[in-house]
Amino acid sequence: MAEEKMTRDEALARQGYRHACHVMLYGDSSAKLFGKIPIKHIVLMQMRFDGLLGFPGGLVNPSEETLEAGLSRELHEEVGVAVRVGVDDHMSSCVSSSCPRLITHSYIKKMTEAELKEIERAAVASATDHGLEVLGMVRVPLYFLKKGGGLPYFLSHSFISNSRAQLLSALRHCRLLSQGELKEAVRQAEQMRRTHSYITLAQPHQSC
Ligand SMILES: O=c1[nH]cnc2c1ncn2[C@H]1C[C@H](O)[C@@H](COP(=O)(O)OP(=O)(O)O)O1
Repeated sequence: MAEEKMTRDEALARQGYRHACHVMLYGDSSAKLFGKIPIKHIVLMQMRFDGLLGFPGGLVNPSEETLEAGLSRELHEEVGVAVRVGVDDHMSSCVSSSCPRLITHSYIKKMTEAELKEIERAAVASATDHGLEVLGMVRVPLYFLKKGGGLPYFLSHSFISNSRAQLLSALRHCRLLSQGELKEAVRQAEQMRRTHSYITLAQPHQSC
């Protein structure tokens, strides 16, 4: 189902909607998998308490705080260090097609490899949500291995709300992969999902 996109201001003017803000933290990497396959970029997502993949962030009440202040607060609880997200980091807002009366706001923030590694350490060592609402940070494999390994396998997992679409559009927006690579990864992932009869993204999730 197509999602209804809008600007940040249009989203804030909507009455009767909840607002969820999530951020893709990412950066360049010089590491090589098995010493030969370039990782190129680190992109962080997380395994949530419900077993679904999603981005760090959460619900924000705009009558109490700005979207970005709320997102920064949620981030601190989930990754254990202060990461300031601003209006300039906003990428898109849309009505979620899988969670009723929810507007999801997507942010992207580029960081250094050292900062991202520190976040991964702090998420385990000092984040209050670790082992509770968040089971762990995960890196998105952006490469392709034989028989669907890498990004296609990753995309065939189950994602909360529209986080899979947010991931794909952020990867496109930041030019971390080409349009052709993204199309091919999605094609292979859909083939795997059909084969394994995974749950469909169109079904509302209980956690909405
Ligand atoms: O990564 C995400 N992208 C888009 N929507 C998301 C994402 N993660 C969750 N959601 C939706 C579905 C959830 O019910 C709401 C609230 O998110 P959550 O992170 O669970 O927020 P709280 O910790 O409950 O504040 O947003």
